Amino acid sequence: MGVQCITKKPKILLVPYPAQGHVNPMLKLGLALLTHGLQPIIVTPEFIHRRIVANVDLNDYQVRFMSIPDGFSGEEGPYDFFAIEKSMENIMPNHLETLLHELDEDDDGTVVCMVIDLLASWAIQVATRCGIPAAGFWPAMQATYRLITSIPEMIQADLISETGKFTNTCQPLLSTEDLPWLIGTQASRKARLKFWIRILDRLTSLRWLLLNSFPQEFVIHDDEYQDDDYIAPPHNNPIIFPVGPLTEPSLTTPKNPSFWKEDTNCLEWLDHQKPNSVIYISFGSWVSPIGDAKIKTLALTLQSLNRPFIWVLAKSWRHGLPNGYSDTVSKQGKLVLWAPQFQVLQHKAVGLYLTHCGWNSTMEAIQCRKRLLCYPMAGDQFVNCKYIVKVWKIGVKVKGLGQKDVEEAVKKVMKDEEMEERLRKIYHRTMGEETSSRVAGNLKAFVLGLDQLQQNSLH
Ligand SMILES: O=c1ccn([C@@H]2O[C@H](COP(=O)(O)OP(=O)(O)O[C@H]3O[C@H](CO)[C@@H](O)[C@H](O)[C@H]3O)[C@@H](O)[C@H]2O)c(=O)[nH]1
Repeated sequence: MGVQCITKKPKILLVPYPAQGHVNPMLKLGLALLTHGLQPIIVTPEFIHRRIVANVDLNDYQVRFMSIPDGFSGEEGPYDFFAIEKSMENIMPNHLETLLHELDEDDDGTVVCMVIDLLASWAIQVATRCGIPAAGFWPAMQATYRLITSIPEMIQADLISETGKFTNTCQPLLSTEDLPWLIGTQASRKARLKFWIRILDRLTSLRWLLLNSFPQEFVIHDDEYQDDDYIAPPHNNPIIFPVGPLTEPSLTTPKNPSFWKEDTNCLEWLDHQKPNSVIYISFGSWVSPIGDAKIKTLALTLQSLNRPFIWVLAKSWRHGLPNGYSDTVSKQGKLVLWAPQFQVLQHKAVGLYLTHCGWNSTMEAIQCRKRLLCYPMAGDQFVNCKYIVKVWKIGVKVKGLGQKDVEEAVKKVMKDEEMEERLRKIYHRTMGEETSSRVAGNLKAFVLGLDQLQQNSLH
């Protein structure tokens, strides 16, 4: 019995926020933790679990996926931000606690830690109640993390109002429109600010924070990099470990656990296109439809550009399309409901990516060395866009979706002969060997810390 206990791997529960851009990096984190002798288990609400199971074979993953009830009916959704928040705060905690007890007592290794997406901060309280050490997970840029963690000071210093707008300009790089919490109506902005402040309160009880980014995001040239100018956490807790970007090459993941069925036909179609000719358009998984008028404008713009394109457009986004659009453009472009994005970006026919600047998409574009046309819409996307355009200079922001604006941006981005080299540099900085070994070292330090904590609690 004793020997059996020793061979059982300690369990580590990973709790992502229920969105594609959060589950994907959490899986990669889980796979990385596997190699450190842990047994990672990803816990999602049932509505997400159902989508994953419908689209991928869970046996392909060495990481376990488990679900907890979310209080939603069995239908597909859509569930908006506040409906999900309500479920996270009121329904999921008790179910997670029950699951934790079951997992702890099932004779297959105890739960030694929880890694909790900061946007799912409800689970921090569950960890505290159950006496399980918790690490936070920040799925995006450190710059956005810093911005969010400075909300209380900004409020205190009267730099932002109660709806989260700048009272005067205090960040040289950002304007009010770029602030990640300014989404929707006045009431929803206030509610989102409250959501973030609650996260900050809970954050203080975390021991560690795993950051899906890299140190010194503002540096592009290697010679400007200073190793000692590392992240200085504002408080002692949590200790920050940059473990990102959690992307494809360093880890052999089968594929992302897609919530929707990937249309792989577009890969064959790409094989018939000229190198660097195709524009790939995708606005990620999380932003709400941008309205019929904008969709119609973009549809006509794409047609007028006379370039081949692949456009990821969910059903709920398609109402504004001109009648018969898909057939009209069939020789020029492909509309897909969901793409195998990483494979599309890897393809040599793809030359440009019109993106919403989600963090995962941004990193995937860098990994595949693709130039970016940026159209940020919500949350951290404005900050990411600033870095893409102003700091790393690997893309251009499109002012609007009309023909003139997009044409201008395409010209600018294609004309920039140094962009290729800058893409190479930022790729090297974020995903090169040195970064990979730093990430491995940081993960090791985190696991060692965890181990030490275990040892101390046994004595
Ligand atoms: O057709 C598609 C479109 C997307 N993806 C994948 O879906 C993920 C999308 O992630 P991301 O680019 O981060 O966008 P969102 O899903 O919209 O992510 C949310 O979460 C991110 C991490 O916090 C934030 O940076 C974004 O702003 C926020 O919208 C990526 O891995 C893509 O490869 C596909 O596989 N197929």
